[in-house]
Amino acid sequence: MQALVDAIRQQGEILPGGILKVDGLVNHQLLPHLTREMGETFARHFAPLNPNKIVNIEVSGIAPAIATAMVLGVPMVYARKKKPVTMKEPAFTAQSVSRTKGGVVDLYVSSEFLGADDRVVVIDDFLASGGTLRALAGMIDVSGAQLLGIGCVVEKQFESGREKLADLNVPIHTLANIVRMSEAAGIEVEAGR
Ligand SMILES: O=P(O)(O)OC[C@H]1O[C@H](OP(=O)(O)OP(=O)(O)O)[C@H](O)[C@@H]1O
Ligand SMILES: O=c1[nH]c(=O)c2nc[nH]c2[nH]1
Repeated sequence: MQALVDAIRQQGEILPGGILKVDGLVNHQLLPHLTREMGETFARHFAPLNPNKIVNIEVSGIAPAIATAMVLGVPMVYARKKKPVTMKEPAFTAQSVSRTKGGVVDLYVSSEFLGADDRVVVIDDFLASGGTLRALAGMIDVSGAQLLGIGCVVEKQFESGREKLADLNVPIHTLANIVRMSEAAGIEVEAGR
């Protein structure tokens, strides 16, 4: 997605620990025209798989996921990181590590909104080590739903998440790919894959 690649070139910043800051377009401020194009692009890519649900993880994955769900006309369910009293049991749960806040995070999805009838596409903001998506894929598996594909806005190729998730045997589609980044060489970003 060329507009996203251009925006990352303009706004992306390298932070310690191999973190790419794109708060101006993905993780804090959202730009409607970019978010809409993300949803349209994911929807075009995954529509042939005929999903009936989009699943993601709060918080930064919600915007591209709802943009995709709106184009496809299907519900979007997001894994919550703190279990509210409203959540009906049983809930599927897993743990992941937050890359931007540190520490282990619990993920919860109620069986009220995910189950054996569901054909799921997961949409998230970042594919880095793949740990978070691995945790979510495990919950989807336990629920009996079928995982059809994964879409992520930004892939950090140098963290090899795509290779680590290969055993899931589902297509992974990303919109921008960070090939490498360093203080010396800057951010090398290309179209997603
Ligand atoms: O592939 P991984 O190494 O697991 O990294 C990707 C995950 O890291 C971020 O979550 P984080 O909790 O940092 O942020 P968020 O609250 O902004 O979604 C991002 O939203 C992905 O879910
Ligand atoms: O804002 C972010 N920048 C990153 O580099 C990253 N990696 C995983 N999750 C991330 N979130």
